[in-house]
Amino acid sequence: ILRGSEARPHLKPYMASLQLDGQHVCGGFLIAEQWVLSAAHCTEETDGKLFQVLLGAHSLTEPEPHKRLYQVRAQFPHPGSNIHNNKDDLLLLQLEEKAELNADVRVLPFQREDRDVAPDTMCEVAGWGTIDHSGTRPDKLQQLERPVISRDVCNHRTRHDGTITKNMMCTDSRRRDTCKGDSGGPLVCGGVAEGVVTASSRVCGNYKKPAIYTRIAPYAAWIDGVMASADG
Ligand SMILES: O=C(O)c1[nH]c2ccc(F)cc2c1NC(=O)[C@H]1C[C@@H]1c1ccccc1
Repeated sequence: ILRGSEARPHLKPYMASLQLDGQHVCGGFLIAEQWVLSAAHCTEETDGKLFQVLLGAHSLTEPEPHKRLYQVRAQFPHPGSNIHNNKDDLLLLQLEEKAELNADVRVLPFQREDRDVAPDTMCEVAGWGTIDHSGTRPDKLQQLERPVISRDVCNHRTRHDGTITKNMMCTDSRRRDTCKGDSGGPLVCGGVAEGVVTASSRVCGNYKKPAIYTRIAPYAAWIDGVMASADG
């Protein structure tokens, strides 16, 4: 998160850190007791290794009462996701066991009605992604409020030039923005997850390249289907 602020500890109890060998790679969030939603691109350089999921954390390194690292039983990238574009950039992770829910670990509901969030709506995003242009990584969760911009503006020739589909949405990226390592985290508008930060190697903090999110509502049936099939 570029030019955000430290989140109030544990006030975003749905936030997850997807880790490999103890290192934060991407964000994610708890959508059910045994399920975390993130971005498919985050698995690109993991050569098949499964993530571990840190829940209940504010600091990535300090001991905290409800902080716990969960093993992942299975990972389900959306079948339409690929390395060449941002399409269907979603990843479902089934935890090895149900997360223990408490004040610091909570499920975040996601939007099921497939209707665009109105432009200028203020939404919030959080993550342990880079906080400056030299790639400094924060220890504590950062947060930021950003306004939604219309798909037409986001698709302008000088912005993302027609690549933003009806399954994506954008927020203003002037100075304050999501950045590397924030991918997979939720865009929360009115207490509901409307989008997932796409894991593209987009430049951060440049108003000409707005932040891109995968809208969740169009994928509600896919999410329900995977959870139902894997839970048995
Ligand atoms: O965040 C992303 O957009 C993104 N997209 C990816 C694709 C492949 C992939 F193997 C990783 C990523 C990845 N994350 C990162 O590179 C994470 C490692 C970097 C990071 C930044 C700040 C704080 C901690 C760690």
